[in-house]
Amino acid sequence: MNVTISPSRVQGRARAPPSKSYTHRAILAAGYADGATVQDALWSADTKATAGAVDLFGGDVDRTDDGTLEIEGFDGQPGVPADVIDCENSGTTMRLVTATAALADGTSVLTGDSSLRSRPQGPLLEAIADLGGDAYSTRGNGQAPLVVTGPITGTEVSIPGDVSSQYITALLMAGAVTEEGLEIDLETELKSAPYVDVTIEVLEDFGVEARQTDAGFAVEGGQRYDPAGGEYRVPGDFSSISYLLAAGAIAGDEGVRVEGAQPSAQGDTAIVDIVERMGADVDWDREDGTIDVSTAALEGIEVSVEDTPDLLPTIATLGAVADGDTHITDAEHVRYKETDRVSAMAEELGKMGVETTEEQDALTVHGDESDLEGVRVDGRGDHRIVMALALAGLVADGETTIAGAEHVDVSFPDFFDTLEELGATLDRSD
Ligand SMILES: O=C(O)C1=C[C@@H](OP(=O)(O)O)[C@@H](O)[C@H](O)C1
Ligand SMILES: C=C(OP(=O)(O)O)C(=O)O
Repeated sequence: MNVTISPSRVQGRARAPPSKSYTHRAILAAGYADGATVQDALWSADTKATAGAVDLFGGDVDRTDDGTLEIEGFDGQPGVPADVIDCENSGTTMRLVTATAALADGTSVLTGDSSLRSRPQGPLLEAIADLGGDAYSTRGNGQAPLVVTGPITGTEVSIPGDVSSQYITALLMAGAVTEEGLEIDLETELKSAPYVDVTIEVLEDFGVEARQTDAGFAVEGGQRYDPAGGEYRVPGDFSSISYLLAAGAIAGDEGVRVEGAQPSAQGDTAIVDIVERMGADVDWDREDGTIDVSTAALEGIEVSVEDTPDLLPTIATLGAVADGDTHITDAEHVRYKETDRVSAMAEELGKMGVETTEEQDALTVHGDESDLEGVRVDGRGDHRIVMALALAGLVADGETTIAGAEHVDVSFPDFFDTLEELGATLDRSD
């Protein structure tokens, strides 16, 4: 699908979709449990892939008419899947499920789409091998397809922290149901660290304790996943909220109110501070979970995405509209996502007339709203690139057409409906 956006102003209320990160963890945690009910789950391409994996390990994920997930778990002992696990476009699914597969008494095969089959899995495969499992990439290049044979028996492992925090999440979630637990030492500094905080928060809500140590993280074995009252509720997604706040900051003269924005462990809540630092008017009522934002003259800032890689596309678009340089630093790990998002944003914004300077771990956007021209851009098969370019289209001169716009189904399936409800003029075509 192509979406063509005409220059538009936005105003009104929009509800944040539920968090993708919390939903993945809740579905898998319910799988590790005897079962659980998950309320307000995000039902998107990525979270469906995790639900499919839980089914293949012997659980059952059933979605009721009101969107609640009724999940039967495999009670700490995943079965050997009867089919290949297709993780589609979802890095979170592949990492978390690789560690689940390492608990099964037999062999699992994992694959995904061409984007996922180009992302790094090597450090997690080595960790599983060090723990006594057998785990390899069929092409011997650390990328999927993956073949994983369990069960793991070891209790201590070391792993780099600067490729993906999802390896740590995966090992903590699986380690809780091993006999003796796991101690995970970090070989390098942890990037995307708040995502491990999200994991520890979800585990706690499922009655499982995991903790940070001097060397990394640790989890006791023999624990049972069991949420209070058998239920878990997913909070709103601050990565998705970033697009709504950015829309309000660049084109919301009368103001945009985002609902469903209660505080949680998500690092991407940093977007509230970022749009404020750039000059937008922002007011976050944490108790009500509402954020009001309206536009003002924006100015470039310096911002590190060490903890918040998924914000880079949003910040790059904000930087294109802001006056002066926006310097996005600590961004090397943002190159290992659905696309190399540092290059993708530099190149696609470049097509719209924006000047950028790319370094291995940084992106500087030389902002000036009057540079932005509506042209045809490529969403690169990456939901966050699509959404960030759509925002640029709101204030570009002329129409902006985004190819591959259907990929928003990965994390924010209603993104374009929401933008239209806020007043954006857009047209969908094949
Ligand atoms: O654990 C998670 O839910 C995620 C962790 C982050 O990945 P990395 O840890 O690989 O940076 C983030 O980019 C991804 O969208 C979701
Ligand atoms: C990188 C992302 O997700 P994943 O790693 O699960 O593919 C994302 O949602 O931006």
